[in-house]
Amino acid sequence: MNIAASPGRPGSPASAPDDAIIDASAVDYTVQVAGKPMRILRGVSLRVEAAQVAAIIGPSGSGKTSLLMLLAGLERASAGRIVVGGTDITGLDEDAMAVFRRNTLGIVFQSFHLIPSLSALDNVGLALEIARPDLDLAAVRKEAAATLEAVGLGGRLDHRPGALSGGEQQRVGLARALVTKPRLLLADEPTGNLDQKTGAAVADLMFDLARRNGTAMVLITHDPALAARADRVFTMMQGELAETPREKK
Ligand SMILES: Nc1ncnc2c1ncn2[C@@H]1O[C@H](COP(=O)(O)OP(=O)(O)OP(=O)(O)O)[C@@H](O)[C@H]1O
Repeated sequence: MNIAASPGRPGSPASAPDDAIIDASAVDYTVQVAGKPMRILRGVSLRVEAAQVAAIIGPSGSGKTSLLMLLAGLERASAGRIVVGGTDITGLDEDAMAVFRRNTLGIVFQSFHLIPSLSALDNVGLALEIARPDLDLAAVRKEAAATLEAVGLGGRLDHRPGALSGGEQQRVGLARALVTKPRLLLADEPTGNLDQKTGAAVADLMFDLARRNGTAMVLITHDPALAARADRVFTMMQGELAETPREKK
């Protein structure tokens, strides 16, 4: 199935190849812990071009997930500027932020966050329905089924998450994140809960679908093999982000 051939994204003109999908500069993130400020991100700058894959590695607690939450507009930067898909999200109110997320992003977490009472088809369909209120139910179901088929779950459409394996649930999560053909996929250890073989299969699907749709990815991972597949690798250390030079192949 060619996902790129099915319904496109509304209101999002194709971006030039050298367009930045993420342009974050001098971002600080400080939280209050027991009444004291704790500076989690320190002057983080990150630029990712359209359709590029960036991996973020680094020790536990260094601030990787915090950065992803800021890029997704799920937390607010304390200082600095974050532009995603041409929108400066630092100044958006909650409603505008919800619209931004709906139109621009797909998000995959380590734990799958599927809705337990809904079938695989409805979990994926719901995401598309919310993002594309212009589509009728038949179109939503058709596209959701096609996306599940693309991740190898064409035979599991009516299964609820509880009746799926971990790898299958993560593939539903991936289908849900990609069914809207987002310009940017943010993934937080998407294979972290899976065994090596299943994780590698999910990673293959993620790269394959993202490349087919021209989706850029920011990928947090502890898995060196996954990071090695990215176009660029960044390391987070105590709240500071630096690009890691790649070894020449
Ligand atoms: N809202 C918050 N309140 C207090 N501390 C926080 C908050 N959010 C994050 N932290 C702390 O900030 C640090 C960075 O957390 P973060 O989850 O971003 O790290 P990480 O690099 O993703 O770690 P891991 O690889 O273990 O997932 C941690 O010490 C965490 O406890």
